[in-house]
Amino acid sequence: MTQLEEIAFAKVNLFLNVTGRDEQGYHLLESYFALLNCGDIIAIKESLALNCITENAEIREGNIALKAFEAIEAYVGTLKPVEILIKKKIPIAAGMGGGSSNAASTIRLVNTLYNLNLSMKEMADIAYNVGADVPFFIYNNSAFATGRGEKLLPLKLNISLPLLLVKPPVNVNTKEVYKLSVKSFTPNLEEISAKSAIEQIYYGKNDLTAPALIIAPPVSVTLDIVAKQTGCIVSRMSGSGSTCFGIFSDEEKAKQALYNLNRTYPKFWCHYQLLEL
Ligand SMILES: C[C@@](CO)(OP(=O)(O)O)[C@H](O)COP(=O)(O)OP(=O)(O)OC[C@H]1O[C@@H](n2ccc(N)nc2=O)[C@H](O)[C@@H]1O
Ligand SMILES: Nc1ncnc2c1ncn2[C@@H]1O[C@H](COP(=O)(O)OP(=O)(O)O)[C@@H](O)[C@H]1O
Repeated sequence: MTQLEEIAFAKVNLFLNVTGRDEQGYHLLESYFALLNCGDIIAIKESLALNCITENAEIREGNIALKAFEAIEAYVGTLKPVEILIKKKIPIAAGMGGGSSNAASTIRLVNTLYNLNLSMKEMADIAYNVGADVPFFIYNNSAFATGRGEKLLPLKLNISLPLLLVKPPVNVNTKEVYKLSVKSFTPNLEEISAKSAIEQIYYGKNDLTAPALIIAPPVSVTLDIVAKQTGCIVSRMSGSGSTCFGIFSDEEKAKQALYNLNRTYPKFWCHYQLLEL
Protein backbone atom coordinates (compact mmCIF):
# COMPACT_ATOMS: atom_id res chain seq x y z
CA MET A 1 0.00 0.00 0.00
CA THR A 2 1.30 3.45 -0.89
CA GLN A 3 2.60 5.48 2.01
CA LEU A 4 3.72 9.06 1.39
CA GLU A 5 6.03 10.92 3.73
CA GLU A 6 7.52 14.41 4.02
CA ILE A 7 9.02 16.83 6.48
CA ALA A 8 6.56 19.39 7.84
CA PHE A 9 8.93 22.32 8.38
CA ALA A 10 8.65 24.88 11.18
CA LYS A 11 8.65 28.68 10.82
CA VAL A 12 9.84 31.69 12.72
CA ASN A 13 8.26 35.17 12.64
CA LEU A 14 11.31 37.45 12.39
CA PHE A 15 9.11 40.45 13.26
CA LEU A 16 5.39 40.77 13.84
CA ASN A 17 3.35 43.98 13.80
CA VAL A 18 -0.33 43.87 14.72
CA THR A 19 -1.86 46.58 12.53
CA GLY A 20 -5.58 46.21 13.25
CA ARG A 21 -8.49 43.77 13.45
CA ASP A 22 -10.91 42.57 10.81
CA GLU A 23 -14.72 42.26 11.02
CA GLN A 24 -14.47 38.76 12.49
CA GLY A 25 -12.15 39.97 15.27
CA TYR A 26 -9.03 38.38 13.78
CA HIS A 27 -5.88 40.45 14.05
CA LEU A 28 -4.26 41.94 10.97
CA LEU A 29 -0.53 41.40 10.77
CA GLU A 30 2.59 42.48 9.00
CA SER A 31 5.22 39.82 9.56
CA TYR A 32 8.14 38.09 7.88
CA PHE A 33 7.62 34.33 7.99
CA ALA A 34 10.88 32.44 7.53
CA LEU A 35 10.79 28.72 6.79
CA LEU A 36 13.18 26.75 9.01
CA ASN A 37 15.16 23.61 8.16
CA CYS A 38 13.76 21.60 11.11
CA GLY A 39 10.38 19.93 11.17
CA ASP A 40 8.15 16.99 12.02
CA ILE A 41 8.07 13.82 9.94
CA ILE A 42 4.58 13.16 8.63
CA ALA A 43 3.40 10.06 6.77
CA ILE A 44 0.02 9.20 5.31
CA LYS A 45 -1.63 6.10 3.89
CA GLU A 46 -5.10 4.85 3.04
CA SER A 47 -6.85 3.27 6.01
CA LEU A 48 -10.19 1.80 7.11
CA ALA A 49 -10.87 4.70 9.45
CA LEU A 50 -9.58 8.27 9.76
CA ASN A 51 -6.89 8.25 12.41
CA CYS A 52 -3.84 10.23 13.52
CA ILE A 53 -1.01 8.77 15.59
CA THR A 54 1.40 11.29 17.10
CA GLU A 55 4.80 10.16 18.39
CA ASN A 56 6.92 12.11 20.91
CA ALA A 57 4.04 14.33 21.99
CA GLU A 58 0.56 14.12 23.36
CA ILE A 59 -1.93 16.27 21.45
CA ARG A 60 -4.75 16.77 23.92
CA GLU A 61 -7.13 18.77 21.75
CA GLY A 62 -8.32 17.54 18.34
CA ASN A 63 -5.38 17.00 16.03
CA ILE A 64 -5.29 19.75 13.42
CA ALA A 65 -4.09 17.23 10.80
CA LEU A 66 -7.53 15.55 11.07
CA LYS A 67 -9.20 18.93 10.73
CA ALA A 68 -7.17 19.47 7.54
CA PHE A 69 -8.37 16.13 6.11
CA GLU A 70 -11.98 17.11 6.86
CA ALA A 71 -11.41 20.47 5.15
CA ILE A 72 -10.28 18.73 1.94
CA GLU A 73 -13.35 16.49 2.08
CA ALA A 74 -15.54 19.56 2.50
CA TYR A 75 -14.00 20.85 -0.75
CA VAL A 76 -13.73 17.71 -2.94
CA GLY A 77 -16.36 15.40 -1.45
CA THR A 78 -15.99 12.16 0.51
CA LEU A 79 -12.57 10.48 0.33
CA LYS A 80 -11.32 7.09 1.50
CA PRO A 81 -10.07 7.57 5.07
CA VAL A 82 -6.35 7.87 5.86
CA GLU A 83 -4.02 7.13 8.73
CA ILE A 84 -1.65 9.97 9.52
CA LEU A 85 1.55 9.33 11.48
CA ILE A 86 3.36 12.36 12.88
CA LYS A 87 6.77 12.18 14.57
CA LYS A 88 6.80 15.49 16.44
CA LYS A 89 10.08 17.33 16.58
CA ILE A 90 8.77 20.90 16.51
CA PRO A 91 7.95 21.99 20.06
CA ILE A 92 4.21 22.35 20.66
CA ALA A 93 2.48 25.68 21.40
CA ALA A 94 5.78 27.39 20.72
CA GLY A 95 5.07 29.98 18.01
CA MET A 96 6.78 27.85 15.37
CA GLY A 97 3.65 26.77 13.53
CA GLY A 98 4.02 23.04 14.16
CA GLY A 99 0.33 22.22 14.01
CA SER A 100 -0.24 24.51 11.02
CA SER A 101 2.62 22.84 9.17
CA ASN A 102 1.19 19.38 9.91
CA ALA A 103 -2.15 20.56 8.52
CA ALA A 104 -0.58 21.87 5.31
CA SER A 105 1.42 18.65 4.84
CA THR A 106 -1.79 16.66 5.26
CA ILE A 107 -3.49 18.66 2.49
CA ARG A 108 -0.47 18.28 0.18
CA LEU A 109 -0.03 14.54 0.86
CA VAL A 110 -3.74 13.73 0.49
CA ASN A 111 -3.76 15.68 -2.79
CA THR A 112 -0.94 13.44 -4.06
CA LEU A 113 -2.20 10.18 -2.53
CA TYR A 114 -5.64 10.49 -4.09
CA ASN A 115 -4.56 12.26 -7.32
CA LEU A 116 -6.86 15.19 -6.59
CA ASN A 117 -4.90 17.58 -8.85
CA LEU A 118 -5.64 20.55 -6.63
CA SER A 119 -3.75 23.70 -7.57
CA MET A 120 -1.57 25.54 -5.04
CA LYS A 121 -4.27 28.23 -4.85
CA GLU A 122 -6.98 25.66 -4.12
CA MET A 123 -4.84 24.02 -1.44
CA ALA A 124 -4.07 27.43 0.10
CA ASP A 125 -7.80 28.26 0.17
CA ILE A 126 -8.57 24.96 1.89
CA ALA A 127 -5.66 25.64 4.27
CA TYR A 128 -7.02 29.07 5.19
CA ASN A 129 -10.21 27.43 6.49
CA VAL A 130 -8.06 25.32 8.81
CA GLY A 131 -5.95 28.16 10.27
CA ALA A 132 -4.49 31.57 9.42
CA ASP A 133 -0.91 30.25 9.30
CA VAL A 134 -1.65 27.12 7.25
CA PRO A 135 -1.46 28.69 3.72
CA PHE A 136 2.16 29.71 4.41
CA PHE A 137 3.09 26.03 4.75
CA ILE A 138 1.33 25.16 1.49
CA TYR A 139 3.75 27.45 -0.38
CA ASN A 140 6.69 26.71 1.98
CA ASN A 141 8.50 29.88 0.92
CA SER A 142 9.79 32.53 3.28
CA ALA A 143 7.47 35.48 2.75
CA PHE A 144 6.21 38.85 3.86
CA ALA A 145 2.77 38.13 5.31
CA THR A 146 -0.19 40.48 5.67
CA GLY A 147 -3.93 40.02 6.31
CA ARG A 148 -4.38 37.37 9.03
CA GLY A 149 -1.04 35.96 7.90
CA GLU A 150 -2.41 34.32 4.75
CA LYS A 151 -1.53 37.02 2.19
CA LEU A 152 1.97 36.01 1.25
CA LEU A 153 4.54 37.85 -0.79
CA PRO A 154 7.63 35.67 -1.28
CA LEU A 155 10.52 38.10 -0.88
CA LYS A 156 14.16 37.21 -1.45
CA LEU A 157 16.19 39.33 1.00
CA ASN A 158 19.71 38.19 0.04
CA ILE A 159 20.84 37.99 3.66
CA SER A 160 22.19 35.13 5.80
CA LEU A 161 21.25 35.20 9.46
CA PRO A 162 23.06 33.10 12.08
CA LEU A 163 19.88 32.25 14.01
CA LEU A 164 19.52 30.56 17.37
CA LEU A 165 16.04 29.45 18.48
CA VAL A 166 15.48 28.98 22.19
CA LYS A 167 12.25 27.66 23.70
CA PRO A 168 11.88 27.71 27.49
CA PRO A 169 9.89 24.86 29.07
CA VAL A 170 6.59 26.77 28.97
CA ASN A 171 3.81 26.58 26.38
CA VAL A 172 1.68 29.46 25.19
CA ASN A 173 -1.85 29.28 23.80
CA THR A 174 -2.12 31.46 20.65
CA LYS A 175 -5.78 32.38 21.18
CA GLU A 176 -5.10 33.55 24.76
CA VAL A 177 -2.23 35.75 23.57
CA TYR A 178 -4.40 37.38 20.89
CA LYS A 179 -7.15 37.91 23.49
CA LEU A 180 -4.73 39.96 25.60
CA SER A 181 -3.29 41.61 22.53
CA VAL A 182 -2.64 45.30 22.02
CA LYS A 183 -5.53 47.75 21.78
CA SER A 184 -3.43 50.40 20.00
CA PHE A 185 -2.13 49.08 16.71
CA THR A 186 1.15 49.56 14.86
CA PRO A 187 0.68 51.71 11.74
CA ASN A 188 1.07 49.90 8.44
CA LEU A 189 4.56 50.03 6.94
CA GLU A 190 4.96 52.62 4.22
CA GLU A 191 6.11 49.99 1.77
CA ILE A 192 6.32 46.24 1.70
CA SER A 193 9.71 45.50 0.20
CA ALA A 194 12.90 43.57 0.88
CA LYS A 195 14.42 46.77 2.27
CA SER A 196 11.61 47.37 4.77
CA ALA A 197 11.60 43.67 5.75
CA ILE A 198 15.36 43.79 6.51
CA GLU A 199 14.91 46.99 8.55
CA GLN A 200 12.11 45.37 10.54
CA ILE A 201 14.18 42.23 11.12
CA TYR A 202 17.06 44.23 12.62
CA TYR A 203 15.20 47.10 14.32
CA GLY A 204 11.59 45.91 14.61
CA LYS A 205 9.60 44.06 17.27
CA ASN A 206 6.93 41.49 17.93
CA ASP A 207 3.68 43.08 19.14
CA LEU A 208 2.57 39.78 20.72
CA THR A 209 5.47 39.84 23.19
CA ALA A 210 3.73 41.94 25.89
CA PRO A 211 0.60 39.74 26.02
CA ALA A 212 2.70 36.56 25.89
CA LEU A 213 4.75 37.77 28.87
CA ILE A 214 1.57 38.11 30.96
CA ILE A 215 0.76 34.45 30.27
CA ALA A 216 4.31 33.13 30.34
CA PRO A 217 6.79 35.22 32.39
CA PRO A 218 9.70 32.81 31.59
CA VAL A 219 9.67 34.25 28.06
CA SER A 220 11.06 37.51 29.48
CA VAL A 221 13.92 35.65 31.18
CA THR A 222 14.62 33.78 27.95
CA LEU A 223 14.79 37.01 25.93
CA ASP A 224 17.36 38.33 28.42
CA ILE A 225 19.39 35.12 28.36
CA VAL A 226 19.54 35.20 24.56
CA ALA A 227 20.36 38.94 24.46
CA LYS A 228 23.28 38.47 26.86
CA GLN A 229 25.02 35.85 24.69
CA THR A 230 28.20 37.20 23.09
CA GLY A 231 27.54 38.32 19.52
CA CYS A 232 23.74 38.53 19.84
CA ILE A 233 22.47 41.55 17.91
CA VAL A 234 18.71 40.88 17.98
CA SER A 235 16.71 38.99 20.64
CA ARG A 236 12.98 38.57 19.97
CA MET A 237 10.01 36.22 20.36
CA SER A 238 8.49 34.25 17.46
CA GLY A 239 4.74 34.32 16.80
CA SER A 240 2.71 34.08 20.00
CA GLY A 241 5.68 32.47 21.82
CA SER A 242 7.14 30.88 23.78
CA THR A 243 10.08 30.35 21.39
CA CYS A 244 12.57 33.23 21.31
CA PHE A 245 15.39 33.69 18.86
CA GLY A 246 18.70 35.46 18.64
CA ILE A 247 20.34 36.79 15.49
CA PHE A 248 24.11 36.73 15.87
CA SER A 249 26.96 38.71 14.34
CA ASP A 250 28.56 35.48 13.07
CA GLU A 251 28.11 31.73 12.99
CA GLU A 252 30.83 30.88 15.51
CA LYS A 253 29.30 33.09 18.21
CA ALA A 254 25.85 31.62 17.59
CA LYS A 255 27.22 28.07 17.85
CA GLN A 256 29.07 28.99 21.05
CA ALA A 257 25.79 30.37 22.45
CA LEU A 258 24.04 27.11 21.51
CA TYR A 259 26.74 25.17 23.39
CA ASN A 260 26.43 27.46 26.44
CA LEU A 261 22.64 27.25 26.55
CA ASN A 262 22.52 23.48 26.09
CA ARG A 263 24.86 23.11 29.07
CA THR A 264 23.27 25.73 31.31
CA TYR A 265 19.60 25.19 30.50
CA PRO A 266 19.13 21.49 29.64
CA LYS A 267 15.33 21.86 29.76
CA PHE A 268 15.31 24.48 26.99
CA TRP A 269 14.82 23.39 23.36
CA CYS A 270 17.50 25.00 21.19
CA HIS A 271 18.19 24.92 17.46
CA TYR A 272 20.86 26.67 15.41
CA GLN A 273 20.55 27.42 11.71
CA LEU A 274 22.23 29.70 9.22
CA LEU A 275 19.06 31.16 7.77
CA GLU A 276 19.47 32.06 4.07
CA LEU A 277 16.72 34.44 3.01
C1 LIG B 1 0.69 34.04 16.10
C2 LIG B 1 0.98 33.35 14.79
C3 LIG B 1 1.92 34.23 13.95
O1 LIG B 1 2.39 33.57 12.82
O2 LIG B 1 1.65 32.11 14.93
P1 LIG B 1 1.78 31.02 16.13
O3 LIG B 1 2.33 31.69 17.33
O4 LIG B 1 0.42 30.45 16.39
O5 LIG B 1 2.74 29.97 15.58
C4 LIG B 1 -0.34 33.16 13.97
O6 LIG B 1 -0.98 34.40 13.76
C5 LIG B 1 -1.32 32.19 14.54
O7 LIG B 1 -1.98 31.59 13.48
P2 LIG B 1 -2.79 30.19 13.65
O8 LIG B 1 -2.13 29.39 14.75
O9 LIG B 1 -2.95 29.57 12.33
O10 LIG B 1 -4.15 30.76 14.22
P3 LIG B 1 -5.65 30.18 14.02
O11 LIG B 1 -5.65 28.74 14.37
O12 LIG B 1 -6.18 30.63 12.71
O13 LIG B 1 -6.40 31.01 15.14
C6 LIG B 1 -6.33 30.73 16.52
C7 LIG B 1 -6.93 31.93 17.24
O14 LIG B 1 -5.98 33.02 17.23
C8 LIG B 1 -6.61 34.26 16.96
N1 LIG B 1 -6.01 34.86 15.75
C9 LIG B 1 -5.26 34.11 14.90
C10 LIG B 1 -4.66 34.68 13.80
C11 LIG B 1 -4.83 36.08 13.59
N2 LIG B 1 -4.27 36.70 12.54
N3 LIG B 1 -5.59 36.80 14.46
C12 LIG B 1 -6.16 36.23 15.54
O15 LIG B 1 -6.82 36.90 16.31
C13 LIG B 1 -8.10 33.97 16.82
O16 LIG B 1 -8.69 34.23 18.07
C14 LIG B 1 -8.16 32.49 16.54
O17 LIG B 1 -9.33 31.91 17.07
N1 LIG C 1 -0.54 18.19 14.82
C1 LIG C 1 -0.41 19.07 15.83
N2 LIG C 1 0.81 19.50 16.19
C2 LIG C 1 0.95 20.41 17.19
N3 LIG C 1 -0.06 20.91 17.90
C3 LIG C 1 -1.31 20.51 17.59
C4 LIG C 1 -1.53 19.58 16.54
N4 LIG C 1 -2.85 19.37 16.45
C5 LIG C 1 -3.42 20.14 17.39
N5 LIG C 1 -2.52 20.81 18.09
C6 LIG C 1 -2.82 21.76 19.19
O1 LIG C 1 -2.63 23.08 18.68
C7 LIG C 1 -2.10 23.95 19.67
C8 LIG C 1 -1.01 24.83 19.06
O2 LIG C 1 0.04 24.04 18.65
P1 LIG C 1 1.23 24.49 17.68
O3 LIG C 1 0.79 24.55 16.29
O4 LIG C 1 2.36 23.56 18.01
O5 LIG C 1 1.64 25.91 18.25
P2 LIG C 1 1.80 27.36 17.64
O6 LIG C 1 0.47 27.76 17.07
O7 LIG C 1 2.19 28.20 18.83
O8 LIG C 1 2.88 27.34 16.63
C9 LIG C 1 -1.64 23.07 20.83
O9 LIG C 1 -2.48 23.34 21.92
C10 LIG C 1 -1.84 21.65 20.37
O10 LIG C 1 -2.38 20.82 21.36
